[in-house]
Amino acid sequence: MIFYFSATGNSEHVARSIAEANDDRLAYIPDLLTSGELSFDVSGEKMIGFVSPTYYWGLPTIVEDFLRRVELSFEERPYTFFVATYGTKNGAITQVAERILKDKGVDMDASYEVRMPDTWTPVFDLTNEENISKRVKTADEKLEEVMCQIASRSKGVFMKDRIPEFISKMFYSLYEKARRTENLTVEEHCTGCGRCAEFCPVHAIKMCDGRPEWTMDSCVMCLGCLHRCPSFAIQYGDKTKGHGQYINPHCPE
Ligand SMILES: Cc1cc2nc3c(=O)[nH]c(=O)nc-3n(C[C@H](O)[C@H](O)[C@H](O)COP(=O)(O)O)c2cc1C
Repeated sequence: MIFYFSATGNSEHVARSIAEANDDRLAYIPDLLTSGELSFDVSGEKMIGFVSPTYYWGLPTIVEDFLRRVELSFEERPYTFFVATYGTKNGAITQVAERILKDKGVDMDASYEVRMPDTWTPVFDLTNEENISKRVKTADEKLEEVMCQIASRSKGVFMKDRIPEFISKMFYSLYEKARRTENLTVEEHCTGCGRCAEFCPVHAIKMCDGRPEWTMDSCVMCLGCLHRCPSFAIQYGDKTKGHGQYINPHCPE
């Protein structure tokens, strides 16, 4: 069983590829949190996988919330792993996930990383299609390698872009401010299609008079609304307009 979160398709592609290669099933974390389906008897499962993007060198709040709330029961624990997708450095995402699970009696057998285009467009520019294609191709090669390791039930930490937790914590503390919804704005040419509200994994957006309004002070800040807006009318600060939109090419809508 592969649990995953994804806003722009990178982690979805990784999770889907692993599930398909192992004829296993996928579970989308936002759907589980919405439905309250958080107890799983995983005794008969082939594997327990978690796939997540890295946010501020740590876990997206929605994934942390899920890991803290999920109950996994088993007689013999299936092979258990975490795959972090990321753009530059994945910090301490797997160390944090590992600890949360260990506290509830679930040990992690392996941690993997797959580097992808960086969707944090307040900083990173995703307008160069050639660069994106190259990064996606390299990611696909890395994913093949990770899938072979999973198939052979490798054990260990297979990550070169990790950062010690005590350093990562300092950067992670900035996420709290970055995820304030007041940072998001809507431009005049918004067509009011409601795609942003429909996608939002935490239901933080409501359409009011044909325009999105954020109903929470903070959200996951996954930027799914910004990257998925058909008219590119949602922005975060003054850089995102020039940095383009991105959805993993393997996961078109
Ligand atoms: C709020 C936010 C913070 C991010 N922080 C990091 C980071 O600290 N390190 C990193 O390498 N990538 C970071 N990224 C990039 C994503 O982890 C990366 O692009 C990921 O593959 C996106 O996955 P998805 O398409 O499944 O949502 C960040 C992206 C967002 C939206």
